[in-house]
Amino acid sequence: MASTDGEPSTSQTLEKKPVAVIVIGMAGAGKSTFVQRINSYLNSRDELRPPYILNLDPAVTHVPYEANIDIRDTINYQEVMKQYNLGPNGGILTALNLFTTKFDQVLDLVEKRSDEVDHVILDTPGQIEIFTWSASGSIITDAIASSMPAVVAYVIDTPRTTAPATFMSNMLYACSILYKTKLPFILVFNKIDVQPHDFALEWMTDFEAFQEALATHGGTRDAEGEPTYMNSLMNSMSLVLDEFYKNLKAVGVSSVTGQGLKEFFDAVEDSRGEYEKDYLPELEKARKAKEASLKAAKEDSMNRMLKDLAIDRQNPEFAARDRWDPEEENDDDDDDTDINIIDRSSEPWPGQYVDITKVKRHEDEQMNWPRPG
Ligand SMILES: Nc1nc2c(ncn2[C@@H]2O[C@H](COP(=O)(O)OP(=O)(O)OP(=O)(O)O)[C@@H](O)[C@H]2O)c(=O)[nH]1
Repeated sequence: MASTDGEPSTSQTLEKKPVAVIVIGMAGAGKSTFVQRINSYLNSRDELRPPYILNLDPAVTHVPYEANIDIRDTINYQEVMKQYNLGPNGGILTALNLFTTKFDQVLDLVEKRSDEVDHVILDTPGQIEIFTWSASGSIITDAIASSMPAVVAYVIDTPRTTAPATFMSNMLYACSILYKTKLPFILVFNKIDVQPHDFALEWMTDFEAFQEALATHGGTRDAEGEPTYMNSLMNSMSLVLDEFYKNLKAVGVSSVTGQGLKEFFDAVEDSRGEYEKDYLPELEKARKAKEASLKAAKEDSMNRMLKDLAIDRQNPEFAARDRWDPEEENDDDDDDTDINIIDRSSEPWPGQYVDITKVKRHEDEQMNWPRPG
């Protein structure tokens, strides 16, 4: 909820849980600069409280803010690359995986500070897909979102999104993240000091304006003057995305000048309501369904055990014969011809589980390590 001037008031927020803002965006979109700007904005106002910041990018050499928890304090990304013989992307992914195994401790630390902060900010790795399409990214997102209200801030490099095709690709990516996380979503058009984001807002609300931009952009017609395949595709996609835009909030910011930060925090507060109205009931439903299926499985095995006991009681002679005889066991070693037990340790891949947290460098030269996606 926001006060009359649009900023979250302390009295209203004190009894509330903090909101987690998961900052996602393409490399160079300005995520770290944006987090730094959020930090200085929240620190510079008396009525607001400083955020709690998590840096999840193990490969970043310098972050322009003081993170409360920094993945680099736990995992040495260069060392991970060497130990597992990985390239940069594999190294980042493996470092994130290793960090995720400790994420319960991170959550404990965040929860301990939940009375003192109103915002928990997560800065994610530069290579967007490492966070959005990895198991650890999903685990971290789900863990955060099930312990406090959460919102995704998708940072867009506005000056690089002025071409209709680039804009559409960016929106499709945002769409895929929205449908994957199902969390409230804010499109943050960054760098508006260089390029205002009015064109984007217009394209999002006026389908015809986007079509027009497509038509005037070069390469949209073939030699016979017919619309190219890409042009037709983008036309159809923009119709589909119309529905998607309705579920989004869009704000323009400049992480350099601080412009638009108030609007961003208004959108964050709106998202808290959205989280409570839409996401939380779904989470509860999923939790209840899981509990119900566990309970059903337990009841089923209990019923089967009781049934077996009842049969034994009806026929004590059979029950006595049915007892396990260790000597008999030894004799029958070669008789189980009907059952094919698969020894997975003899098939190296796929399906073999390797606990990468326990394996040291070059301990087993024969080992053919799985390369992350
Ligand atoms: N003019 C302008 N430049 C910006 C703004 N935000 C970020 N930048 C610049 O954009 C570049 C990339 O910013 P970063 O914050 O490093 O971007 P990032 O998304 O964290 O980059 P990765 O670490 O590769 O993911 C830097 O040179 C920033 O100074 C902005 O609002 N306006």
